[in-house]
Amino acid sequence: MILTVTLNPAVDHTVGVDSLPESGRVARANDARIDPGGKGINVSKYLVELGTETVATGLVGDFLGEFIRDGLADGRIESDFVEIDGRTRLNTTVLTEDAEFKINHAGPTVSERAIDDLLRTVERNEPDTVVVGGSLPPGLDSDAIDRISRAGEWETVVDVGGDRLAELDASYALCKPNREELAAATGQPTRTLEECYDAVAQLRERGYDRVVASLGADGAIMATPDDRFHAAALETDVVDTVGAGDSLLAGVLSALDRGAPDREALRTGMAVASRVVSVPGTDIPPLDDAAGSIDRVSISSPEVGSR
Ligand SMILES: O=P(O)(O)OC[C@@]1(O)O[C@H](CO)[C@@H](O)[C@@H]1O
Repeated sequence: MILTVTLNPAVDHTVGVDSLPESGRVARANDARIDPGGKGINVSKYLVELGTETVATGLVGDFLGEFIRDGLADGRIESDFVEIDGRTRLNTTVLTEDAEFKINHAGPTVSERAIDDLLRTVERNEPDTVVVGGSLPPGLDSDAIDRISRAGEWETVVDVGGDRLAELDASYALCKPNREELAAATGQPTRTLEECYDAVAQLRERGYDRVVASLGADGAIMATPDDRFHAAALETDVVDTVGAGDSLLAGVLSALDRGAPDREALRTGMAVASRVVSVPGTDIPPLDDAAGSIDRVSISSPEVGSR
């Protein structure tokens, strides 16, 4: 079973406006939705849709935390959260005709004691894999993630900021940076595919067994102990990119969980992510049609010369 841990969940508010208002003017939203969110929670949402067993845990508080619990229950997504004193945050995405703006709150202040409660929750669920996703709320540092990795026999996967990737020192089965996080984690440029391969190789040398880097319209690359390859993005009408990285990760993990080879896992992730960017916010589209597009994802290996 894959247990996802979201230490700083969010209610995602997505609004559509024709254009951003000038100062002092009111923009009338033409579309709005609220979804339970946060990176680990999103991974669980997509895993359920992909038919992979998962439980979502993390730290939630107050009425927005309640909204997340209820929203997941309504979507038949199993959860086992730790209640905290603070209030879960509200993050906002504003979509205009041709642009996407995202505003994320820092989140409530959390004490290190919440991690003790969380570790008991993780152990009780007996996961094979633990996915820690998203930012840390004020009061916690990278040590909280290392503690989760070291607390049991499970494999730990991280989808966290580049600065965190640079700090973590427990053992990790996989990490999933985006291009900016890859650059921040390694201090390397990541403009070209070749530079991205070099940065990914550095992360592997630092102890991340597999690295999956999401590169937006440039697709994604994966490096494993035996291989490296690139998956091209599918042509899609993009509504917004919120949840793209989470769905890529869910697709990869779902395929690995059923024993698929790494190449197939990256293809699956890319097909799922291409489907998810075609719907607003972190809405969960039916993903059975993503399975049909896996064969359309082309995979290639890097030129000899890059590490
Ligand atoms: O502030 P963080 O934790 O880095 O990211 C949180 C977040 O932007 O990530 C998800 C999309 O990946 C959203 O559901 C959520 O609002």
